[in-house]
Amino acid sequence: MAAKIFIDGEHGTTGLQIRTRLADRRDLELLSIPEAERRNEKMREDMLNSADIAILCLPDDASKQAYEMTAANNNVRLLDASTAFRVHPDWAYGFAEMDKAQKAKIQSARYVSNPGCYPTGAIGLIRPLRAAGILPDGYPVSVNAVSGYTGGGKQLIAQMEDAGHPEHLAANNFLYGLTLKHKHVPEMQTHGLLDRPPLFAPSVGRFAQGMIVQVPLFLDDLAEGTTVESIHEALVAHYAGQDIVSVVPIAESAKLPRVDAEELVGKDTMKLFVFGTPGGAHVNLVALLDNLGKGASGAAVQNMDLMLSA
Ligand SMILES: NC(=O)C1=CN([C@@H]2O[C@H](COP(=O)(O)OP(=O)(O)OC[C@H]3O[C@@H](n4cnc5c(N)ncnc54)[C@H](OP(=O)(O)O)[C@@H]3O)[C@@H](O)[C@H]2O)C=CC1
Ligand SMILES: CC(=O)N[C@@H](CCC(=O)OP(=O)(O)O)C(=O)O
Repeated sequence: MAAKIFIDGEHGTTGLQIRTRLADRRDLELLSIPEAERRNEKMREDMLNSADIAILCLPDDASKQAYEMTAANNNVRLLDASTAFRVHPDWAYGFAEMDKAQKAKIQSARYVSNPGCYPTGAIGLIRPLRAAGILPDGYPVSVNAVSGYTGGGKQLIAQMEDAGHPEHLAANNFLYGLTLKHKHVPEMQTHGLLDRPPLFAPSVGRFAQGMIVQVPLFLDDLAEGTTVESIHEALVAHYAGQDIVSVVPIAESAKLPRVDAEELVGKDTMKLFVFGTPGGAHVNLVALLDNLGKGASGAAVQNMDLMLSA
């Protein structure tokens, strides 16, 4: 029997991209409510409780409401794209490649939290180095990033694209999160296995989709003997045996004059780079992804498939 899937928030940015990815799936029955009724609580509650898996593509408060609406119904499993449950101990974190045990946790979980787009890049770079003992306790990690403007959902899309919007943004590239209290810092710390919160500096560019996340490190302050090459080897070993996260060969990245934030648009994969000069003092770790691919909707479909494969 086809699994019943309801996307709560299916008319938003993340929801629409999930729906597009599922449109041709004959193994699924997509439950839906008309766009005009998207905030009709009774209809949402009925649909949520009719689903085998409900994918929540909503603001945090509405996700928490959907959780309450389904709490008494053991037949429905939730996959939440919001920030609401990303460090909650009862929820599996939906980043299957982050360690060897994570895939099985997602497969068997009733509740799965889809990672944030920036944390997918940051954790993808940091966690393997913490696990390998390369990044020591107390290291002051910084994460710098640029995102396509769809990362801010319908509101930011309208502000960037509609010149008549009362809060139109004319800037082609801007920094934000200037108080350094971005909502993604807790999940970067928890799932990055960091003992200190990272300093996170995000920005947005005038392109719809795509993302670069950078973690620059001082080699002298890492575990003794760490080199650009040994960091690369640790990442290659960590990501062996799967095809979603790839580590660009060091000889290839050494020849690159630049990294294009839009290179992976439309793809659900992520590329990691290790930049630096052999014998130099620094290394710059870079993750490249589509904020709506591995950063949101692509990851959600991957997680849904894992949940269905249990
Ligand atoms: N965009 C991205 O790159 C990423 C987004 N996310 C997260 O995914 C979630 C969805 O984001 P995104 O798709 O970008 O946001 P959008 O604003 O584009 O879409 C959200 C959708 O949810 C609907 N909605 C809002 N409040 C309610 C409510 N109380 N009840 C029912 N429906 C409601 C909105 O309807 P209305 O039009 O009426 O407001 C809209 O259709 C958020 O938590 C976001 O932080 C996660 C990773 C990346
Ligand atoms: C460009 C932009 O505005 N990005 C969003 C994060 C996008 C995202 O990952 O949303 P979640 O936090 O729900 O995962 C922001 O910085 O708030």
